[in-house]
Amino acid sequence: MEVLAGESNMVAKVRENGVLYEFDFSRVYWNPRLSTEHERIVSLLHRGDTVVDVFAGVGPFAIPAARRGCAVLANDLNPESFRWLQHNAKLNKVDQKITTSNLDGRDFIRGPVRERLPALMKGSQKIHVVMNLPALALEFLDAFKGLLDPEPDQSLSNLPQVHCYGFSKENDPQRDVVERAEASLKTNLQGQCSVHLVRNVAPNKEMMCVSFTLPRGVLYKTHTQDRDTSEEPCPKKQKCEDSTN
Ligand SMILES: C[S@@+](CC[C@H](N)C(=O)[O-])C[C@H]1O[C@@H](n2cnc3c(N)ncnc32)[C@H](O)[C@@H]1O
Repeated sequence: MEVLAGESNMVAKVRENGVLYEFDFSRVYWNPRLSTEHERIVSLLHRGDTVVDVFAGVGPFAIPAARRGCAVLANDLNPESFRWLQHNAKLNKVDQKITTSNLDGRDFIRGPVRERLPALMKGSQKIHVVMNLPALALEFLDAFKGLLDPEPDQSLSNLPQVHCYGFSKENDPQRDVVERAEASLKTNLQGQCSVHLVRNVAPNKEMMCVSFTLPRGVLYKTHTQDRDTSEEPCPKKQKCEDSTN
């Protein structure tokens, strides 16, 4: 991005769905075409829920969620996004509701999220995990595999609801993103997830959101995961191999 004339200042003030954000346009991600999607996810939240935003940017899910009375864990790897996320939390007077991290998404899930999840899952308020990095987020789902040690009372657990974004250029984008989520999680999601078309990004390229409850068998370590499972084929591979037989 280049300033053609005038002062070389890319700091913008933007209002989306009634919330004010400030950020340096040249250093962070911002897409006004996502306002409806931000609103859709925020409309699913209730006071007291927890939101885990793995790729938070400058806060368009995290800040409205906190304003709605949710506790938020928000992360972004880009130090500039992280700085503006913290700035926007203060600007909107919700910094007490948001805990920020500046980590790679996988480290965030395996660090701060893993630490907080067992206590949150003992409660009854919903836990929503938002993963908006559509080029890669489906691949990050593997970070949830065997994240927690099994607990004796795990049947009572309140399992997190994941909203994971992906681009697709396939003829059946819905099926494509579900299969890619299944391949990362090494589990079957058929009949256990919903898929939302977010927007058409380019001719033959869709942005999709797959939502599902994180399966218990994915989240908890099993005896087989303690052994070497590197030879196990993923469900997608298995399907491909089956179809060639
Ligand atoms: C598509 S933007 C989404 C930002 C915001 N959630 C939104 O909806 O507008 C993806 C964000 O992920 C961040 N990011 C990219 N790679 C990452 C990684 N490996 N770990 C954590 N954050 C990452 C980028 O800095 C960017 O802010």
